[in-house]
Parts: sequence; C-alpha cells; structure tokens
Amino acid sequence: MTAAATAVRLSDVSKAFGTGGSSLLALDQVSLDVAPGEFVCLLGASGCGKSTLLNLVADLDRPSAGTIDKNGARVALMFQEPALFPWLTVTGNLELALKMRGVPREDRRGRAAELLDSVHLGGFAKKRPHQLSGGMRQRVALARALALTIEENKNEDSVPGGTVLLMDEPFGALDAMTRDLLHDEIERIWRTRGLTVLFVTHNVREAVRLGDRVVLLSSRPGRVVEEFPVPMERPRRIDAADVATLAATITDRLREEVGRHGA
Ligand SMILES: Nc1ncnc2c1ncn2[C@@H]1O[C@H](COP(=O)(O)OP(=O)(O)OP(=O)(O)O)[C@@H](O)[C@H]1O
Repeated sequence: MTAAATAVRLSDVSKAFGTGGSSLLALDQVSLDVAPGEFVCLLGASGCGKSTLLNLVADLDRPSAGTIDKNGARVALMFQEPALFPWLTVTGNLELALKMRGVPREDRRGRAAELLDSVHLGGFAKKRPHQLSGGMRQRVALARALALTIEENKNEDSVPGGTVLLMDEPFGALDAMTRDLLHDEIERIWRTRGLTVLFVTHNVREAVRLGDRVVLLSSRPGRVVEEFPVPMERPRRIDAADVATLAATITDRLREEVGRHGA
C-alpha cells in the first residue's frame, strides 16, 4: 500500500507510560495501514492498548517511538460514554461542536438539523440528553463526532485522507437490540459519507458484523498478531452462521494469545 492509498499509517509505534523502573510498555512496535474508506475493527485482551492506540491516532497523546501518518485526514473520536453536555439540548450540543469547527452562527442551526436527520433523530432537536434513551444519546454523540470533522471553506476533495472516525467501544453499554440497530446505522453512515473507521470492541461478533478487516492485538504490550479479512457480503447479521464461524476462529486465536501471556 503506498502512502497515498492510506488514511492512517502506523509505523513501528510504541508507547510507554512513565519512566525508569516503573515504566509500562502499552504498545510495542505496532504497524498498521488503514485504507481510505476502510472499516477496521481492533480486538484484543483487556489492557492490551487499544484505547491508547486510538488516543495516539487522535493526537491526544504522542507515541514514544514510531510515526503516525494521517495523510491530512480529519479525525473524530467517539467513546462508550456519549459525554454530552446535560444542560444543552441535542441541537445545542451539536451547535457547540459546529462553533468549535468555525461554522458561522447563521449556518449552525441548519447544519445541526442535517446532522440530526442523518442519525434519524430529526424530531428530538429540543430534548436534553437525559430525556433520550442510551441508544439515542449515542446517535447524538455520533452526530457530534461528525460535526467535529467539518472544515469550513474546504473542498472535501482537498483532504486526501478524508474523515477518520475513531470509535472506542461505542456500543458497549447498550442492549443487544439497540446495538443491532446502531450497527445498521453506522454502516449506512460509513457508506454514505465515505468514512474511514477504526473501531475498538471486546465483542468478536460485533467486529465481524462490521469490519472489512479485524485486527487482533496481543496482550500487553499490544502488537499486531494477526489480521482477519472479513469476506462476507454486507449487510451482515450478527447472528448469521458465517459471522459466528469466523467469530469462533478469531475467539480461539484471542484465547490462545491471552493464555500465552497469562493475562
Ligand atoms: N495515562 C496512562 N498512564 C499510565 N498507564 C496507562 C495510561 N493509559 C493507559 N495506561 C496503561 O496502558 C495499558 C493499556 O491501556 P488501554 O486503556 O489502552 O488498554 P485497552 O486495550 O483499551 O483496555 P480495555 O480493553 O480494558 O479498555 C494498561 O495497562 C493501562 O493501565
């Protein structure tokens, strides 16, 4: 893959926390190429450095060694907790994100409405977060993440890396039915907006349901131990037999990896 064909390229990225004898190596020489428009799911044992990796890609932290090339991509991050401002309405939360991106005041209301429509929450503009279900709050969080990737006065084509959405267990706290619905939603938005997605999950079936590719990290320190392309046609069902079969293969490999490191 050439540099131009990647949205995100991690080359030998290591991350240590602390110094001297008390330092902890969280990531060890991770190399990973993500193509523009690709949906990549990251799996690994608890504490193997998945969130650390997303934080590095989001520039919330810096690698101790190695490089991360984003090819000019705009990056937004979404967590398990929607972290909306409770005193603002749904529209207010989105307008604030748009303001942070430099969208002029007169355009914000309309842009917020478009974003809300895109996550099927058009009728909930005036609600406050506590008046929404967990799944709805995550949809608002998704709309806000999309708002944070808007760049005013920039031609979309002028950003070679496009938009990279980093999702850290975004549906981990939701019930299975709501999660299923949100899988359909994120797949639709990924497709229609041509997003590149890096998605962390503990749920192997969820990774196979959503990913073009599932990347397995070793137990701490995290290294890429194996990659599984997901060949099944979309949309996939999380309870489909071929999803379950590939998920079982990946789970066996994950168990082996966890066992090897005694985690
Ligand atoms: N700011 C920090 N300072 C010190 N240690 C940290 C820091 N952030 C993460 N770590 C450590 O780095 C390791 C990797 O953490 P990280 O949260 O990235 O793992 P994870 O794979 O996302 O875990 P989980 O699956 O449980 O969410 C852990 O041992 C964690 O305690």
